[in-house]
Amino acid sequence: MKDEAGRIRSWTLDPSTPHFMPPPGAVDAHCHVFGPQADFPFSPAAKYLPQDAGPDALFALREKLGFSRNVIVQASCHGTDNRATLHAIAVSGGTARGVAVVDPAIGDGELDALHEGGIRGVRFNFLKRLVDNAPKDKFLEVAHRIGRLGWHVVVYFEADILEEMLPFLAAIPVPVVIDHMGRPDVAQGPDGPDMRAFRSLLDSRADIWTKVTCPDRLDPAGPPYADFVTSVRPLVEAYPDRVLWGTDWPHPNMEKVLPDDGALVDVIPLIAPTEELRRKLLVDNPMRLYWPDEA
Ligand SMILES: O=C(O)c1cc(C(=O)O)oc(=O)c1
Repeated sequence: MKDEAGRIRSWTLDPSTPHFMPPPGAVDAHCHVFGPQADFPFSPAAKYLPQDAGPDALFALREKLGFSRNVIVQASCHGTDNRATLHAIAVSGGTARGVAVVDPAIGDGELDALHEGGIRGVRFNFLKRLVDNAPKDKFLEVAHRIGRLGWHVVVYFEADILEEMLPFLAAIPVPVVIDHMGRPDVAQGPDGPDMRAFRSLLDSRADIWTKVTCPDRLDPAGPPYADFVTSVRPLVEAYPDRVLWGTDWPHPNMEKVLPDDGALVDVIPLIAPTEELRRKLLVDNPMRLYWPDEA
């Protein structure tokens, strides 16, 4: 949906109330903010120009969905200017933390300031439709410099480059979180080539985590996202201590079929069928990674 200024809205203004109620203290561990543009302009290199989706709307949605905390991941439209993300964290009253995107030339003092502002990781984005370049050597230098802060790395790539990503991922000296499971083709099922390759990545070291997110991106059939559920539930059951869940609100680039956040929350009990799995997915795991001081 585009307004007169050509700015896209990729989220619904009227999500349903989910049937599933998250456990107390649940964390939406993958979401973003856009702007507001008047205060935090988008990057000149942004590949999409969204309408404002600031912290007020994010925290109102969180309330409606029954979550307690957010992990705000710097969206590509803001480039390496993390001010919108930091602002949202600052006004959250301690209920949000974040993942930044940084210029590899960033100084140690600036990294310290990001930590002070609630950042706990950096994101490396390899999607050509989102970023112009992804310099692995520079990213590795950054990865080596964030260990002292106790941070991790979040990596976003698609299944077709998983193989070529392996040496890079193996060389990262801090924990690694893979966004949206590296976007497998969920129509292949849990034993298809994409999921098998992804599992062997998870098996390659004990500190690779993943976000079991984005049925809306990965399963075009829509709710109740049967292929997504069939493929992802065995992953949650096999790696219960290394999975995270998030809405992905405001769903960058999903303007054609606006995802219903309530329907996304209702996928949770289908991929995490026991109370224990849900507590790990929604509370224990994200707390360990983002609020280790409280976990
Ligand atoms: O697939 C996407 O379009 C997308 C984009 C962004 C971003 O622009 O940062 O983040 C995501 O998690 C997913």
